[in-house]
Amino acid sequence: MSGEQNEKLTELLKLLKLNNGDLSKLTQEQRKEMKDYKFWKTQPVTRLDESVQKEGPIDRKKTPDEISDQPLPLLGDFEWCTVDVTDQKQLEDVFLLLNENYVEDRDATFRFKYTREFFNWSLRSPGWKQDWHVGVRVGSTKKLVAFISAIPVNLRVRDNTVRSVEINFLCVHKQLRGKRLTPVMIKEITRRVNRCDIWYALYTSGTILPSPVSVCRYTHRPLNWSKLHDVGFTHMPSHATRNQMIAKYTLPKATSTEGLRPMEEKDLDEVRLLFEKYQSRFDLVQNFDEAEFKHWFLGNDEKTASNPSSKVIYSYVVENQNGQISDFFSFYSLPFTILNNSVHKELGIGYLFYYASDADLEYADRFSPEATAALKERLCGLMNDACILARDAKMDVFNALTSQDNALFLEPLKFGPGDGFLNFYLFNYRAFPITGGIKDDKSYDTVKRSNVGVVML
Ligand SMILES: CCCCCCCCCCCCCC(=O)SCCNC(=O)CCNC(=O)[C@H](O)C(C)(C)COP(=O)(O)OP(=O)(O)OC[C@H]1O[C@@H](n2cnc3c(N)ncnc32)[C@H](O)[C@@H]1OP(=O)(O)O
Repeated sequence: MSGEQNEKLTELLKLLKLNNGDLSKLTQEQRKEMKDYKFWKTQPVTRLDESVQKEGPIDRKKTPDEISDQPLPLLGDFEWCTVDVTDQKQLEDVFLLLNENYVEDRDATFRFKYTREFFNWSLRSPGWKQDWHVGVRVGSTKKLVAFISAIPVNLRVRDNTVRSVEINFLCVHKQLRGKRLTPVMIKEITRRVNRCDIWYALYTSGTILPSPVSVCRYTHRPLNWSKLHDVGFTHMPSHATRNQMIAKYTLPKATSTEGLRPMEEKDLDEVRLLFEKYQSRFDLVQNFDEAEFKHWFLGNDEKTASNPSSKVIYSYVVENQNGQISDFFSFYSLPFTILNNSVHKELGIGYLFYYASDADLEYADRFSPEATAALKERLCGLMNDACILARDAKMDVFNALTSQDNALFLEPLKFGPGDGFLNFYLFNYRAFPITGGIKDDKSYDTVKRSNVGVVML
């Protein structure tokens, strides 16, 4: 072993020891140490070197009147703005910023293509507050150069329900990166949320920060292999031909689950009941009330009906012969813009959202061989149909995480492991690690599966 390799091994062993052997924390090759997180080391989050002894809040209990009613100072020619996403012009500013500066793959070939319909759905869930759509503009030109958002959620972390927010769509314009604007934005949104007497948050990121409560892996199921290959999203294995690959991923013409149909308003109560039963198995869950359930699974954009191509959320139920709903699944659409390709401009992407099934509910132990086999069989049928429906909705790839019970169907349904990992974080709340559906070697964990029951956009 070379000196360099030896050094790497020592470093790795050190990290493993720090994390009590928890390899899931090693998703980023070069990890910073806690002391190097100049901002995060000042925040109420679990430290990287901390072994959690007891779950619960980190900071002492506070009241909103202890929190300043004044925004944080911004340097230079920058000013805060509250984005009114019901205003077309302001909404356009947000998606211009995100479409041009949000997450891109390493070679800058793909970029998320956010739309008005997507924001209406993701930023205006019940209880949403305009004050939590925080932007930064350049004073002189009024150009929007940074954004961060929060929506209110009721989280359950194991047995505790925690009134929280979900933070999403943090974005700083490429030309302003590395200038420490992010900490200011996080502090400002924390202030605005705290003023509403909410003290906890859930957020996800591909970046390693102190400290993930769970790590899931992205997986991809090609629906239109030849297009994915043409745009460089998938590569041809050396031993295969194009036709073999197309044949491998070709799905049946039609769905096969009897009683499968789109979810309707009349189904909401019954599906929510089934969903709650199913979700009770997981350790990190978002509880939905009636209005939230309707919003997240039927969408809130009436205009979508006249323009089906802008549809964001797709929900289906399985109604059995007795007229009861035995299963439900949903997926959402968030396409990519393809950069630098003369033929294809857009890549249709479906993301598995929530689902529920009564397949294993009768078993006392969901991990027993019988319960596992029953759920696996049902999920394989349902998710294969979900892929078919996504393909019919012009999606080219179907993405899923290793969260929930997904590990049961990923391999049989040809979901390949992706390069990306998603870290889940809790702000101001300590929690024991939650299984993310991957083993130490990052392969799918079909035995433990995942106890993450929340899906973040
Ligand atoms: C109670 C209510 C609480 C509410 C708040 C709860 C917390 C919410 C937390 C936010 C959840 C967001 C969830 C999502 O939306 S995750 C999606 C994040 N967005 C993107 O990836 C879009 C493309 N990238 C960018 O726009 C920029 O690169 C960003 C904005 C990510 C960083 O811009 P930049 O590169 O110019 O950095 P800086 O110089 O300003 O600042 C450097 C500091 O920022 C820390 N940093 C870097 N990336 C992230 C990140 N993704 N979460 C948290 N912190 C991050 C970094 O470690 C360093 O701190 P420290 O290492 O010195 O300590």
